[in-house]
Amino acid sequence: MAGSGTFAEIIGGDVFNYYSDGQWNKSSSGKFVPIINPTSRKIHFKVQACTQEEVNKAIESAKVAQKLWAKTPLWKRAELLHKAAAILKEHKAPIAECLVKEIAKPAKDAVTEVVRSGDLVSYCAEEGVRFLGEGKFLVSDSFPGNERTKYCLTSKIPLGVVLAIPPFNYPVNLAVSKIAPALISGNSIVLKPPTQGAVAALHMVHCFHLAGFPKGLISCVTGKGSEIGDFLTMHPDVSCISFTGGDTGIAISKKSAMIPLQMELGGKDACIVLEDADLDLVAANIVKGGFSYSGQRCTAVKVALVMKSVADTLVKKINDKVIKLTVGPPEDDCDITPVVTESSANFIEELVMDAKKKGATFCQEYKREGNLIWPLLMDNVRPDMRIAREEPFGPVLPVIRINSVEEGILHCNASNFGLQGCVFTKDINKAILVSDAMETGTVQINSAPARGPDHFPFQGLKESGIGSQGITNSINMMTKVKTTIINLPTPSYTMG
Ligand SMILES: NC(=O)C1=CN([C@@H]2O[C@H](COP(=O)(O)OP(=O)(O)OC[C@H]3O[C@@H](n4cnc5c(N)ncnc54)[C@H](OP(=O)(O)O)[C@@H]3O)[C@@H](O)[C@H]2O)C=CC1
Ligand SMILES: O=C(O)[C@H](O)COP(=O)(O)O
Repeated sequence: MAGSGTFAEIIGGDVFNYYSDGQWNKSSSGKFVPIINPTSRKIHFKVQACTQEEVNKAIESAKVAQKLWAKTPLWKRAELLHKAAAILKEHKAPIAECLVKEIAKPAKDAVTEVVRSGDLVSYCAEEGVRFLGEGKFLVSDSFPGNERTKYCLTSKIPLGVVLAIPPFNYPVNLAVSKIAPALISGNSIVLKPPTQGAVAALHMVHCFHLAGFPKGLISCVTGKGSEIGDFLTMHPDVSCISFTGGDTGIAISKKSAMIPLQMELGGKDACIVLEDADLDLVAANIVKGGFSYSGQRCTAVKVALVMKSVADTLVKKINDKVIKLTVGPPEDDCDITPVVTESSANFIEELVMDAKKKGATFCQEYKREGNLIWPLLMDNVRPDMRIAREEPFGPVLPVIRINSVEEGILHCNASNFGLQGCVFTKDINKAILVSDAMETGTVQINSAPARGPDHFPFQGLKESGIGSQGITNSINMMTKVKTTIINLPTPSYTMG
């Protein structure tokens, strides 16, 4: 159970402690932040509302700890990461339970998130020893006008303190996808977990604590983003920010100092369906892509752009699957579970009502109870409807019927977002042309958008972000290049 057994020390009374300087602490603020269970809509957990002074202290310890950590052999860093990964996987049940209660993630998916996170940490340890173990050797006579008098050695060195801010929908996985590359590269880490998902994140951090990482190297400060967010992101001792979330990321990138930023933000992932597509495959992918975790994935299919000639058949096939989706509490492992907050549900409803008013065809009656919204397929959506352009982050999917592939590409590229997209066709040549034309960080051919496997590069164009995730890219981003140049008094050519 959450906060008991192995995890007993992370809670004091009924409020979960924050983690700093190698120990679990109660905030001097005397205040807590409530975590509302999306299903019951009642307070389920409480976390400490950290003060600015506590944030300062965590960053200060991280700064001190990083200096020693950077001198710790790579293989030892990897060893500790492997240990943390094993502990994380061993304790998947209580961590998954938190995900069910805090963010209403279906029970099986919650376990998958924890296991996937353990695998990510291990892979990162493996990748780090190879990738960081190699540098470059350059000689000066390869550039015009130079003799061979300079040998240049390059290596990758850490940045310092990395600030990690993940979103609510993957509070464990999108935290470790920042923590593990930061640590293997010799950085220290300060984690600001999302409020919904903070308790799962604190349990995950305890697994790193149990693995025996040095004191101060990892901290987890809790509190509302709106209260401590600016203080963290503008702190002069933060050397890198890795953020995943919504528009907040755009604001952070404008306010932060001249430090490396990794921003994975929103998306409006389009699915373009050509006339020759395998419609059963498309329907299966659209339903999985659009409705998994109730559409609360940045990579969810958020608009289907379907050639008119196949639209009737495809909409029927999709709808046959949508009506079979189970709806209810995450504990019962239902396909569709309550969305994370009441304000999210209200926003989704606004988009749905706008589409209704403007004449979209609803394949189901719109139905909502509390935060639970029944899956809804909307056909004959037009570009002037808000649902055609905005990101609902909920279980509602618009279909726009298109007359040509070009019309689909135009709609996709008119978006401010550019995260992922997908195209379905049996013609690989057409698929490549469409993929090249789509202004998105990734295009999937004959499959729904997805971030995983976690070592693949993952990046957004336009307002979907800057930088690229995926294990190797994150390690690269969390290091800088250092060169040492050996200057010879006379040119030296090999063998003579
Ligand atoms: N491209 C991608 O990989 C992904 C993108 N997203 C996008 O994220 C959005 C939904 O996630 P959501 O969690 O609601 O996103 P938010 O942007 O609201 O929050 C993300 C994180 O930022 C924190 N935060 C809030 N305000 C500040 C601030 N001023 N300074 C620093 N941190 C702050 C939040 O903390 P707190 O919870 O305490 O407010 C949370 O930890 C969607 O738009 C979705 O598309 C989501 C997942 C992946
Ligand atoms: O946060 C998200 O929504 C993800 O980065 C998507 O990950 P997934 O494609 O593995 O669900």
